[in-house]
Amino acid sequence: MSTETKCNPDLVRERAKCTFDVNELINLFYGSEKATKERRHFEDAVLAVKELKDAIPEEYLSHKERYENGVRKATILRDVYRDYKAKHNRDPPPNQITKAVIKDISPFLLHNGMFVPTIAGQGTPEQQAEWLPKAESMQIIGTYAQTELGHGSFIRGLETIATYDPKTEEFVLNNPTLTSFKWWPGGLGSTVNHCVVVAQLYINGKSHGIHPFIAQIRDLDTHKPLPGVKVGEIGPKMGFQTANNGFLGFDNFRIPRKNMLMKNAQVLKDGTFVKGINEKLTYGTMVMVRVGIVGDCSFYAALAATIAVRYSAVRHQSHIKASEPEAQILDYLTQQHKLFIAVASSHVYRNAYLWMEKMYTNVMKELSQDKQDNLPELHATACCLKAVCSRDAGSLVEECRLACGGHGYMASSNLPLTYGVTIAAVTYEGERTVLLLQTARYLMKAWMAALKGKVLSPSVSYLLNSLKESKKPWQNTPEGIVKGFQHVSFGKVKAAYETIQKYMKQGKDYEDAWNLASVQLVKASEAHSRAILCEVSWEAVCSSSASPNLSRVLQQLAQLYLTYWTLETSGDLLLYSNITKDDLIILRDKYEELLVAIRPNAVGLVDGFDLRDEILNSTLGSYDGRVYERLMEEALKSPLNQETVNSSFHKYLKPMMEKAKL
Ligand SMILES: CCCCCCCCCCCCCCCCCCC/C=C/C(=O)SCCNC(=O)CCNC(=O)[C@H](O)C(C)(C)COP(=O)(O)OP(=O)(O)OC[C@H]1O[C@@H](n2cnc3c(N)ncnc32)[C@H](O)[C@@H]1OP(=O)(O)O
Ligand SMILES: Cc1cc2nc3c(=O)[nH]c(=O)nc-3n(C[C@H](O)[C@H](O)[C@H](O)COP(=O)(O)OP(=O)(O)OC[C@H]3O[C@@H](n4cnc5c(N)ncnc54)[C@H](O)[C@@H]3O)c2cc1C
Repeated sequence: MSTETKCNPDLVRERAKCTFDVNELINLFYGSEKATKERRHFEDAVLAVKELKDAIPEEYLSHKERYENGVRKATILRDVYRDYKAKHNRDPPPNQITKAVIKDISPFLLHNGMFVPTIAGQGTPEQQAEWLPKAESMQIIGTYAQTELGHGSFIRGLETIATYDPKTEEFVLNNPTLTSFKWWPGGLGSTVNHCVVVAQLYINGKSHGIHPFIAQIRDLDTHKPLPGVKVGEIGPKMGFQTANNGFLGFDNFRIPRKNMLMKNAQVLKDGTFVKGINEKLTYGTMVMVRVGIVGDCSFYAALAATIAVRYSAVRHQSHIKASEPEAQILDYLTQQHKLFIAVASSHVYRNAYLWMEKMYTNVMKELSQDKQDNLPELHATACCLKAVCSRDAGSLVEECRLACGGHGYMASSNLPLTYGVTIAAVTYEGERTVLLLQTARYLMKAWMAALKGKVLSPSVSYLLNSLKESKKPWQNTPEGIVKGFQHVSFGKVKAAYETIQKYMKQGKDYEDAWNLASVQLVKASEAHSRAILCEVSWEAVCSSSASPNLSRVLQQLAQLYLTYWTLETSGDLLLYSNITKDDLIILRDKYEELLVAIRPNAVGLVDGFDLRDEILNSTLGSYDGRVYERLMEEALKSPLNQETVNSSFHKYLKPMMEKAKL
């Protein structure tokens, strides 16, 4: 029997309506037919491992059990990765199968995501040769320990100290205050035995700024903390329950000189400090991860959209017309308004990620040739896109959850957990406002350069164009809308700059003027991000190799994104571009037409994300649409349903009822 025949009939009908080839979309989204095949093949291999299946849903486990189960599965998954690599002589293809296995966040996330990359990016060739083979083969397990109780955003303010002792050629690590304790690093709680510790370097009483050091913190055999190390777990959070975030403090803990990662700056045996060409290169791993987070946002938006769109096709409630049967809730335009922007945004973030990945790769290549000219642009762009995409993706996931009504509130929908994980990215790897203010610094510099008529980097060159060109009449085309967002960014950058100047003319120094203008500065960075997202995604769609049928739908999605944000930020456009009220009315109508045009393809579009049921892990979103059956099946797994009468009846309820009779 084919999968289709077992499917909910609404979903069968939806799929029959689709006007494009879903497989073509899948291949385009993931790069090629070969990439799809390899990814699916790897996912199959992982899912074939029986031990990776959970007996009961994670939510019924205690905090401790959940962690232990997470570690168990992470180690099995690690074996599958290793075997694949041995067999195919290459890493497994990019995939999201960890989501199907760990469900929440892997206790190895920081090992793979930041510990290994920091050694690779910040270590000398000798250090890489020493640590990388051990780390990559999991002989050692590590994390990235930067944030402290007292400081996360302002990393120059970190208080962990590494004092160089030239007599023994060692660094002495200390956490002199409570606020200096490391707090947050994933895996630190009970999993890792090593970490990259970011600490203030002191030589002969002189501070030399923050640098990364490798410290072994637990014994490799017993896993006990080494003498001088105080380490533990920080407790339950809004999400990330299996990430095993921890705390760490050192008391005169010695590590050899070679444990300072010295690709950028060095400490020689005699204690001579050799400065790197740019001290901000020490922050390199964070830049890489910020780029990666834009890709993650695409995944989380796709996951939530798949669940909510499929559910909305299956769910019937109320009537659009009294004479007709109860409508699929997906037929309500308000529902389409809530959901289609998540589908469209996933594509936008994916294209933005691919664009950023190229920028990142180019800059890394240039840095390897000691060229740093494009590093500020990379940093500024990664900061603002990470900040805007993560916040937007969090809101989209929550909107998808709300769009599923009461059932969206069930843990088994997987939308609450997905929200907790998605929204965390607004804070980690650089808090949103703080990162937007980093971009604003860059925008202010670019603006000053534009005023002097200098050539600007590609991502901000529109500032110069907007300055030179007089504003042209508004055009209600995608290209016209992209230009409009650039005008908004231009206007906000200019206004923020002039506000700083105004305060300075009133006698304020630059820093105070900056703070007083910072709400505007943040908004300017947001507008700059929106202009990039619109431009990059529209260009990607226009240059795509898709067939005419698919291309039409992808253009509709991209136009939906542009139009949605035009309407959402119409006040800004009225203020800073030549858009008129009439243009906005035309766009409002166009937006509604786009919703209606996308509607028949809604299920096909989410099928095009190719997220299998095990990854969705949702009663509401599975391919076959057996929503109500799954909700009941999952409910029956509750431990409270494994007994007819719970002991609390005899202990509390009955005595209460009996007392009440007296
Ligand atoms: C093959 C291609 C691959 C491509 C990409 C692949 C992507 C792979 C993806 C992997 C993803 C995996 C995901 C797995 C990991 C997930 C991790 C989740 C767990 C979370 C971990 C964490 O949170 S770790 C801790 C993160 N912490 C932060 O982010 C702290 C934020 N704060 C800061 O970064 C800084 O303090 C600051 C930037 C806010 C300020 O720093 P500082 O005070 O030193 O600077 P100033 O403000 O004075 O600015 C001075 C000057 O420096 C410039 N600058 C600052 N930072 C950088 C930088 N990183 N690079 C370059 N330049 C920088 C700044 O702009 C200023 O310049 P001026 O010219 O003076 O204006
Ligand atoms: C789930 C999760 C996982 C994490 N994993 C790790 C990890 O593995 N390793 C690690 O080292 N860290 C990790 N972190 C820590 C994370 O990187 C920090 O929490 C993050 O960088 C924000 O710093 P903060 O907590 O100091 O926030 P704060 O800076 O205290 O932010 C609080 C408020 O102050 C505002 N603020 C702060 N500075 C400024 C400013 N200059 N201008 C304007 N407003 C400002 C912020 O906008 C925010 O509203 C993790 C955090 C989370 C939530």
